[in-house]
Order: sequence, then C-alpha cells, then structure tokens
Amino acid sequence: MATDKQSHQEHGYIRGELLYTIFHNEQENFSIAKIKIHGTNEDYQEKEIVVKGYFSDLQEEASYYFYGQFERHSKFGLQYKVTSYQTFIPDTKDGLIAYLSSDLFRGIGKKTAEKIVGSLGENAISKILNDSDALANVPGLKKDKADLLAKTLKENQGFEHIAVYLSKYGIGLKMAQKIYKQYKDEAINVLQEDPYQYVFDIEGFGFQTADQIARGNGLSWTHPSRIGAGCVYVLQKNIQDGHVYLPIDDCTGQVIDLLVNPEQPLTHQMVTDRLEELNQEKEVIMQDGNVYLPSLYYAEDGFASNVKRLITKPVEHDTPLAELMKIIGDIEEQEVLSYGKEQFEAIQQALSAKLMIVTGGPGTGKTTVIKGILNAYADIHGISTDPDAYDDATDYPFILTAPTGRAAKRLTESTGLPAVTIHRLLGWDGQNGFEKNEHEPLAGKYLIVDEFSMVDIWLANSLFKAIPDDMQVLLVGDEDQLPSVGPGQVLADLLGSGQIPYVSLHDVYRQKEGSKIIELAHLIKQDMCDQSALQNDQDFSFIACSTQQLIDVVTAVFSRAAAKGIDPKDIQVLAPIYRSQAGITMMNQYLQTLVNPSSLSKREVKTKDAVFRVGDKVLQLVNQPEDGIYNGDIGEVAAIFEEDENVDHIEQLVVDFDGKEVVYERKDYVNMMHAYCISIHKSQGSEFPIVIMPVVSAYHRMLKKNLLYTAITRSKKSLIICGDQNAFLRGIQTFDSNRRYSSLKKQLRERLHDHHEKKLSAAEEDEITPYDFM
Ligand SMILES: Nc1ncnc2c1ncn2[C@@H]1O[C@H](COP(=O)(O)OP(=O)(O)OP(=O)(O)O)[C@@H](O)[C@H]1O
Repeated sequence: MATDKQSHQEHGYIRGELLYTIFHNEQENFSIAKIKIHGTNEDYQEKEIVVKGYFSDLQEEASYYFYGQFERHSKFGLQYKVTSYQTFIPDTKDGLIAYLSSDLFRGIGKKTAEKIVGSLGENAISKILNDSDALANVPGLKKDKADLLAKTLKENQGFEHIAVYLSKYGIGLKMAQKIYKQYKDEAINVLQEDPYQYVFDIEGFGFQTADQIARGNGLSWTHPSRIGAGCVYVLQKNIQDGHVYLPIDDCTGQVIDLLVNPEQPLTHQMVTDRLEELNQEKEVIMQDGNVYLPSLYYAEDGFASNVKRLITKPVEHDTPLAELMKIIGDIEEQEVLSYGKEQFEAIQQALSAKLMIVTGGPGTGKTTVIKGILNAYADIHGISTDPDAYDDATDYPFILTAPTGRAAKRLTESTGLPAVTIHRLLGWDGQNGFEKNEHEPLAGKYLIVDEFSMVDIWLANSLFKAIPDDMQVLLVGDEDQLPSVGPGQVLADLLGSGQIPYVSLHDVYRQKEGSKIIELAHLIKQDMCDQSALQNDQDFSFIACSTQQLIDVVTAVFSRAAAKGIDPKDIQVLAPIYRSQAGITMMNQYLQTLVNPSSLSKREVKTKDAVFRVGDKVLQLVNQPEDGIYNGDIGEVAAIFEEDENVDHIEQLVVDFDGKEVVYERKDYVNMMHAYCISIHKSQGSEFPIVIMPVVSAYHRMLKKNLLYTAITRSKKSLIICGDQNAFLRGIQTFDSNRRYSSLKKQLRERLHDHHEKKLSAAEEDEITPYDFM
C-alpha cells in the first residue's frame, strides 16, 4: 500500500497531484502528464514535473507516488521516467474522505465517504481490499454502490500493486501491463508459485528473467516448470530462424545448453519426458519425432487442409481447350504480342485450375501472364476487368494482393488494377487479428497473390482460411529469392510437394530490350555466373574497392548520380548487415550527411541512435495497419512540430508515405530508421530505379546466392556493385544451407496424394491424360 512509508525509502519517488495529462495512448497505456509535487526523496526543488511511462489514464486531482528516475530530454528538459506508480491514499481521516469522494468512485459523495471512514476507520482501504463484505456494515450504503466501490478500488490498486512488485525484478511497466492483462489479480501469485508460467503465457517474456526470479524463490534447477519453460523458449527462439518445428533431439540438445545446471546436469531423457508431458497438456505438439509450438502446428495443418479443400472443389466454369485457345489468341491480338509457350501454358492452366502457381525470375513475363489471365477470365465470364464497371452492390470479382505495401503498389502500377496488402485485404486490426476468416470469407472470384515467396506460414494460413470454395487462386513468386522473414517456406513447399499445378517461366523477355541486370540475375539463377559476366555495361557496373574504401566509393557513386540530375530518392543502397564499418547504420550516417545535411533551415530531432531531419528518407519497421503503412514502406520526413505547436502538446514528426501522412511521436521513433541504405531482407517485394550494392568480404557470412539474387533483382534501370569481385562470386556459389524445418511439403503430399490418385483413375476412364490436371 502506498501508505506504507517504509517502502518508498527504497526507491526514488515523486508524490504529487495530477494537473493535466499531456498525452495518453489508449492502446499502449502510455501517458505523459504534468504533476504538482507534494513530496519527493529526489534532489529536486521545483514545484512541478512532467512524468512519463506506461500507465493507465491518471485521474485529475488524484495523487500518486511515481517511482523512477530523472531523464534529461534534449528538447523538453528534465522529465521523470516512471518505472512504477501507486495511487497515494492519504492516511488521515480528511485525506481518506477526500479520496473516497473523488471522481474515481462513482456514486460516493462526501457524506457517504465520511460514513465509510467513520465506520471502518483509517484503515478503511485495506479492510475493503482484504474483505469484500467490509462495507456491508456501513450504515445507509446500498449494496450496489458498495460493490462498485470495492471493484473500482481493487482494479486501481490491483495493477499498481502488481507493477510495483514486478519492478523489483526489473520488469517494466509495459511488460507489467501485458502480465496484468493475462492474470489480473493473480499475477503475483503466479509469479511466486511458478515464474516460468510467464514464459508460456506472456509473449516476449524472457526465460532468463523467469530463471532469475525462480532462483530467488528457491525453485530447483530440475523443476519441471524450468525444463518446460526452457522447451517453449527454445521453440520460440527458433522461429526467428524460420523453423516451424524442431526435431526432438535438436530441441532437447538446445534445452540442455540453455538450462545450465551446476548441480545435476540434465539428460536428453529428462527433457524428452518433460516434452511428452507438455504434449499431453497441449503446450507443445509432438508428431513424427518433431516438436512444434501449437500456433505453428495449427497454422501448417490449417493451411494444408485449406489447400486440400480448395483443390478438391471443381472450377465453376470449365472452358473447353479449343475455346480457351481462341480467347487467348484474341487477347494476343489486343495486346499486340505473342505469348511464349510457357506463358501460354501458364494462362491456360490458371484458368482451369483451382489453385495454381506461376514462378519465374525477373523479366520472364509474370505480370504479362497476370494481365493475360485477368483478361481471359473476364472474356470467358462475359465480365469487365474495369473496377468502375461495378457498382457498390456488386463485388469486384478480381482480388489482387501482395505481402507488402510496396509490392501491392507495384502490382497496381503494372496491371492498372487495384491491389492491396494481404493484411489490408483480410482486415487486420492489429489487436484481435483478421476480420476475414472461414466465417466471413473474402468476396470475389479470382485471387492473385504476388510475391508469394515472402508469405510465412501464419499469414498463408490466415489468407487461405478466408478463401471461399468457389474462388480460383493464382500464386506468383520467384522461388530463388529469400524465403519469408517469418517461419516456414510456403512457396518452396507448395512447389516441392509436386501436388499443386505450376508453371515456371524461363524465357526472358526484358533481356531482349538489352538488360545486363536481367542477364546477370538469370546467370546466377542457373549457377552460370563467372567473372566474365561482371563486365561493365550500359546498366551495370562493378567498381572494385576494399572494405576500407567502401563508404567513400558508395558516397562518390551516389554524388555522381545526383550530379547527373538523378533524384536521390531513386537511388537505393542495399546491404546485408547493420553493424561493421561497412554496415547499414554507418552507411546511413554518411549518406544522410551527403543527401540531407544539417542546416539551420531544417528541423531535426535526436534519438539515442540517430538524428531525424526534415527531408530524410525513412523506412517503416513495423506493420501499422491503422495508419495504412507496413513494415518495409519508405517515406520522407515532411515536418517536425514542437511541443507547443500542436493541440496534443507533444513533439511530433510527420512522415509522408507517397502522399499518406503519418504522425510519429517520440516513443514511435523506434519504428523507423533512415532508408538511404536498407537491408536486402527489407527490400524484398520492392524495386528501385537504381541500386547500389556494396559487396565486401566483411559481409562474408551473409553472402549467399538467394540474398545476392534478391538484391540484384530489385534494380530496374541500373545496378552498381561496389566491392570485391571474389567475395561476390563466392557468395553466388554459396547456397543457403540453413534448412528450415517445415513439414508442409510432406503434409501436402500425404493429403493430396489420394485426391490425385482418384483424379488419375477417373481420367484414365475418360481417356484424359494426367497432363490435363497439371
Ligand atoms: N510474350 C511476350 N512478347 C513480347 N514481350 C513480352 C512478352 N512477355 C513479356 N514481355 C515484355 O517483357 C517485359 C517484362 O515482362 P513482365 O513485366 O511481364 O515480366 P515480370 O516477370 O513481371 O518482370 P519483373 O519480375 O521484373 O517485374 C515487359 O516489357 C513485357 O511487355
């Protein structure tokens, strides 16, 4: 309780009354507020202070103890950064009466408050908290009012009490909010009984923190909860490497390494036994010698069964081959081109298959094929591809989507039709998941998903769940690109299963327009690239330099391009690592100084890691569906507002994402970084007119074929590689040997095998060849 003066002496605190809230974020429970100081043990003489931290909406005129430390903000001066807080409940009779009759407690006026204190005394608050019937003896207090008072008191005290308790273990307010949301008043009990439970239930709660608390509680090194939490934690960690499951031996080995045990070393058997128990409790799923976290097991299982559901339904309108050929021929005439054999095959199959994949490298005509399919589908069904031809009541039959905002934008540009991100399509609200699902499916007839190699198993499952039985689906992607950032390798598994019809486009059309970039990409794809392929050309150069010279060379190339009148926004530097003298962070610092130097006329804000200035090119690092921006989107800092220049009284930075303005507050700055140089992983799904790509031996561990191929295929007009030719050639010969554990391929084979067998025997009876189904 806050009245316990003893406890306050251990922490630095400021006790004070809320004057006004400067800012409050409902979702994050983050507040900044001005406080009138009533007391403190800090060395601070002023009468007021700004406090900030993750706490729920504070009540005006109420008093609080804020525990934390001072922090000097470069612009706003001294602030108190709060790590925990408690409502201050006065221990005098008058103080208590004022507190109970405050706005905090609905329906309790001064008279009632006096009666409560008169009847329960100065310990009224702890009495009510400890005994829900304590208010029953207060004369004239109705039961509903008494119940409401007790409930409000408990709720307010509950979180604060828990936050103070957790802060002892270095657990901050933000994590405390998550913990309170999960366990409510039970949070401390859970922690005292079994801190490892937090690892199971609270996303992002580290095993080490639980272990440290458990040490203090005297839990044994071989306590089942410790081993269990170790298993779950190891599985969670492996998601970062893209694994959907771990083979049991691999999992037990990693758990033994994690659970260092000075007394009695763990054995594989002990961990396996614990895994078996967790399997019984459904905390993990064990199958075929592999162990999964349930969310991944069910995502894989759900995706595989939805693929089967779709593929086993007939196509609504099965057009005879002769008619199809005629329709495609008409489109060739309209488009004034002649489809190559593979392209023709892709269009024809996409129209008659329920689910189909088109893969191919750059310039092989994937977009041309998409347009051909849309036009042919429209012809067959006698409908229009023009969205304006549909009124609000009629659903537009074509859905075009891609995993990132930039990829969706490119799809719109290349097809002239509306395309959205998959998150937007499914109606992601950031908190409760997706609006669209099996109960509320997507509306439309033909779905095209571009850049499918970037889709992880979670997103693939969510998307496929929402596809109705009568929809046809085309997945488009380049199998040689990097796999998804999230777990799984969905495109590779779909292709590898041999159960889904696909067409690989190999013939390169853009090459015919004389592109060295495309030629290089295809040579790499076919493992035929050697030194002779690295000769400079109109759209390609390789500038040899050492790691030490790299930054100078990259900035010189950048300056030369800008001097030729090229807009710096069209030039993108792509690198594989953040740190090191040739890493992304350093590169951004130099490029910012070059492209957008500091000047008196440009406002800027400083953070721990960077200076953001008006005019800076920035990259969004997380999905923010509420603002319509997504991880990987690139924008420009359009304005910076000081605290006293806007109604919210808070510093704001405005970023313009292609005409869409998004406001960032200081706490959101971590969600962006400079984008003069970005990582190759973040560049997936985007294309840039000019790409500068440093490749030096300092990156050697990252230099793999799929990474370099992904980077090269991002450039549209010009590619300049700076660095070491040997490092580059070694990189393109290095295959990514980091196998991702995923059982999707096997699942698809098992589930779809019977279906294909049945189709084959039916086909034999009808004297149709299996080819008709591929
Ligand atoms: N059959 C064809 N005949 C003539 N030109 C073609 C043919 N197919 C594609 N092209 C042309 O080749 C170029 C590349 O095609 P397209 O943009 O469809 O390929 P893509 O695989 O989508 O390329 P990227 O992945 O690089 O965007 C375009 O200019 C397109 O008009």
